Amino acid sequence: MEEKPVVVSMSNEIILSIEDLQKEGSKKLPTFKRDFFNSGSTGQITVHENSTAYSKYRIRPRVLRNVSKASTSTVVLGRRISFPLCVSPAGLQAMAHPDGELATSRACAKRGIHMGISSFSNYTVEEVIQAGREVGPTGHVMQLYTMKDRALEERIIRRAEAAGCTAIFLTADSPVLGVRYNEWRNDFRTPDGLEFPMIEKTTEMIKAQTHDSSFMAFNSDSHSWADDIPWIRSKTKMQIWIKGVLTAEDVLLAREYGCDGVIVSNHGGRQLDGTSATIDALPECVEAADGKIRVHIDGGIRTGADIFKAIALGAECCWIGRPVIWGLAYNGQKGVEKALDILYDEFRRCMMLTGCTSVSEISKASLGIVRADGPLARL
Ligand SMILES: Cc1cc2nc3c(=O)[nH]c(=O)nc-3n(C[C@H](O)[C@H](O)[C@H](O)COP(=O)(O)O)c2cc1C
Ligand SMILES: O=C(O)C(=O)c1ccccc1
Repeated sequence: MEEKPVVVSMSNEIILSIEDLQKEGSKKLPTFKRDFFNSGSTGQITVHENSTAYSKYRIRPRVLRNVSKASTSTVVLGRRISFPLCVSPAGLQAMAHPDGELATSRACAKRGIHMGISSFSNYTVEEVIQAGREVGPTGHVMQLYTMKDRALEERIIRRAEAAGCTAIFLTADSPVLGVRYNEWRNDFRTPDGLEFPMIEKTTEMIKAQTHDSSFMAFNSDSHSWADDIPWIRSKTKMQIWIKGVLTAEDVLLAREYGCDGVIVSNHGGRQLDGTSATIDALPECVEAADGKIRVHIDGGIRTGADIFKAIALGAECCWIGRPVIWGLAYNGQKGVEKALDILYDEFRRCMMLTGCTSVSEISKASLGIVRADGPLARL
């Protein structure tokens, strides 16, 4: 991506923010789809707090600095990307737009960032990567659940590696699905015609089950660090990242088991409601990582300033889930590009307005926190 602001503020443009995209994208979906994509679990506390928790931080800008050559680019998973944002693995993208993960892959390649491919992708890892490569250089990671059928899990790992993925993101927060009243109320089922080719499920097989029962049948809840990490390590040379970590204790285990990184994540508030916002869990995870393994974050990131704050608190990179879904629903590949352009432009302006000329200059000193009745406190 070129290092100049993308013009998003045209007067006839109705989508200026991720909030606009959420509104317009959601409008295009029937209730059962919109509820599936947008909801969190149980009381919707964590899904809400993931975004709102960012607002307690205030930015401490430095002024009168030469920011004419400010660069947003950074190296993540061994490749230089245009800014510290990538796309989280989210299943069932063809339910938002027929092109699904293919459109997302093309948009990511066009905008120079990495994409996570869900095990519940509606297209194969080979198809998704190929679609991106037709547009430009790509970086993909394969999301994995611990599976009852280890032979299937191994086939996915091997296909991902052969297709060119650089890492496995092992989702560790889902021994069972969260409590999702909306899915149950709507008797949510995967729409006819959609397949999950990576887990080798045809539309006929999927039709017979609810989302919940098919997940339970396939996913292993007897997983453990000792049983799963060395086993994955023995099957692949790809990096191994643990997605869904929220505590210092688990970061220490990830280090002990030789993982390459963790994604501080609560699954977008869809699994255990009542967990803390990821931005609030980030500091203890960064401290426990102690620079020995990498720490990324997802959940609730909706503005360029949110990205800036997460980087200031020690994340190497941020990932987004729903903004991509809203982009797909709004206008396929172009809608995803729109989501990425909004966040890129906001992040770049935020860097320039805080006097940062490179991502590595963003630090704790860039943030403060407002405590009751007090002046801005430094972190
Ligand atoms: C519709 C949807 C499907 C998802 N599917 C998966 C998945 O298959 N595997 C996974 O590890 N996480 C999945 N996630 C979680 C995302 O990877 C990510 O953690 C979350 O969406 C980030 O929060 P955000 O949506 O607020 O940006 C899904 C999230 C959504 C909203
Ligand atoms: O719903 C989810 O959060 C999720 O992880 C998922 C799992 C399988 C298919 C689609 C989404």
